[in-house]
Amino acid sequence: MSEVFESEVSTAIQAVVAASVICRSVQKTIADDAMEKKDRSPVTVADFASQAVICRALREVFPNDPIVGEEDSKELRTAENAPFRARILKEIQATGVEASEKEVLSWIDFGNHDGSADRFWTLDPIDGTKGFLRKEQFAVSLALIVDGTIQVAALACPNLQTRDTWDNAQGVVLSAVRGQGARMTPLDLLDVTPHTTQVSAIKSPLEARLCESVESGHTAHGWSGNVREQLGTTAEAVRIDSQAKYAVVAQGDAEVYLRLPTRKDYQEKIWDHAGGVLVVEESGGTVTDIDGKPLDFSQGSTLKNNRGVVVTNGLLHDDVLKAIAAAEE
Ligand SMILES: Nc1ncnc2c1ncn2[C@@H]1O[C@H](COP(=O)(O)O)[C@@H](O)[C@H]1OP(=O)(O)O
Ligand SMILES: [Mg+2]
Ligand SMILES: [Mg+2]
Ligand SMILES: [Mg+2]
Repeated sequence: MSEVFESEVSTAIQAVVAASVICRSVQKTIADDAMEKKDRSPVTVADFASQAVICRALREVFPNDPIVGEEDSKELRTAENAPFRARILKEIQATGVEASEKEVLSWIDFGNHDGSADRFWTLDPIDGTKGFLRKEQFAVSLALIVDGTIQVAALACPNLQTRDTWDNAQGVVLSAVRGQGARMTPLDLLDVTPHTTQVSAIKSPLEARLCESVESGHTAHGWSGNVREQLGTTAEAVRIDSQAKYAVVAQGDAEVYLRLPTRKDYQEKIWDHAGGVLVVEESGGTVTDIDGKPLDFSQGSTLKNNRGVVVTNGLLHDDVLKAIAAAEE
């Protein structure tokens, strides 16, 4: 019998939706306005605000659950970043949440756990920050991991318009509990009856539709081109930022999402995958690394036992793994 996790999934959905409202409002007004992190990747006012409100919401309901979040407040606390801090506070207050700057910084740092606990949440407050800055796709991804297994996921894709989207509403939230299937609702109409998501039934490699990262630093585009050649599919891979790619596979608009390593030393972060992985698995799909091994979420904040990520509708998984091996550059 799978556990129910009713309160976990409803709290997670509400939290990612509340964060998405902030992210959307910032995305509309933001110029090319990001802080640079130590690894030179960008982080915006919205990444921090999103992490703050989600960690606060989780803490309220599950005070003992650690959170492994992408961001922390260290650089934010410097004198030169005072204007940035003030803007984060303003965005949070604009949604009706009463807060002080000190509280917001402490909420962000609820997300500082290293993932060594038996039960913890992992959070990417904005996945695909580069897409967010380009005013394209991004996601807010939250998952609960218990004894190394992802049990609950909530994945908001505020700019994703799916085949299935109600009245052309833009933005969806997908959620899943292990053993209970995956569901999708429009971000702005949470009261409607959710749709059950289901991966595509396509079996022929010739018909496979692929998606991959926009950024050539995040996935090997040349290698995936060779994979498509091996499979015999002529369609170009669709480039999408963030875990929105998992959402696209989960609801059957693509059969394959490839993340092929560009360098040997990069370890995938758990928050870049956990939410999306459960949503795809509960929609009937399969996720492994490029060697066909299951992703190992029991190793702290990274997937250090895995190389790359391969997401399919399940039916095409073996064909895709073979093509990746045959096409390795
Ligand atoms: N070399 C890399 N290989 C794979 N993923 C990467 C690499 N560098 C950064 N990332 C991560 O890819 C994610 C975005 O994925 P996508 O390109 O599919 O939108 C980001 O969370 C980013 O992490 P970070 O935010 O720490 O920079
Ligand atoms: Mg990310
Ligand atoms: Mg992020
Ligand atoms: Mg980032």
